Amino acid sequence: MNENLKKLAAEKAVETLESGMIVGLGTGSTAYWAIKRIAERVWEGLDIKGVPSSERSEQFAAEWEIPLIGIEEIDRIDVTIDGADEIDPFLRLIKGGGGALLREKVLAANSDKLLIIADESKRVETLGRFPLPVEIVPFAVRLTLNRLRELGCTPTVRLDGDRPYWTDNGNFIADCQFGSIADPEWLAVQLNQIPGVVENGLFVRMASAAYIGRSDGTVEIIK
Ligand SMILES: O=C[C@H](O)[C@H](O)[C@H](O)COP(=O)(O)O
Repeated sequence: MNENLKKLAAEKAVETLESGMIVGLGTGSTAYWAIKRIAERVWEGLDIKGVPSSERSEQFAAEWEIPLIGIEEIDRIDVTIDGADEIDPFLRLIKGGGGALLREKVLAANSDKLLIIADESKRVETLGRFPLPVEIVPFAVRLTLNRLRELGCTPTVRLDGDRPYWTDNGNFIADCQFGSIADPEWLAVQLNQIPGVVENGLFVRMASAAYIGRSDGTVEIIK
């Protein structure tokens, strides 16, 4: 059911792409549908170059023969299409449920447009029910978690089986349960001031639009 809604949203966002664009490829189960649709449009003649936000997305894109360009070869991305874990009414986001938040944020910060795609279950009034992913260095994890706790959350190091989950950048993820985040802008700044934190999953003032797949079969576009 939700897969259909994710696919609907993804396909609508991919309609906006035009030949000549450099396109950021997001990560996750919703971005998967966007990458698949981009591949179909490439087969139909769309001339774009993709920049993947994770090794996983790079594999899909390469397998489906989307032309890729290295991050070191570009100065700007025209559009990035990516999923989200939570979206509030001001288009502030929690991202990183799939562990790709750092590369996703680099892409988002260097994109003229960030189009978010999601099914309607991702919309919230207030961010924070989804544990906020924070990428941390593997050195001094205990001390970094202590600092995170001081900001009012319960942090847990994400596991992959019985070992810590490693990001594509060789770091760990602390999933931080806040419950409710009253001021995402303030929190994003505080988190990144903690030595040991590489980046956090709050995306504020980044999304240009959100494409929301709804159970009535329509896609709502929030700008
Ligand atoms: O790190 C992963 C990303 O931020 C994803 O875009 C996010 O977790 C949403 O993923 P999904 O579309 O699978 O719900």
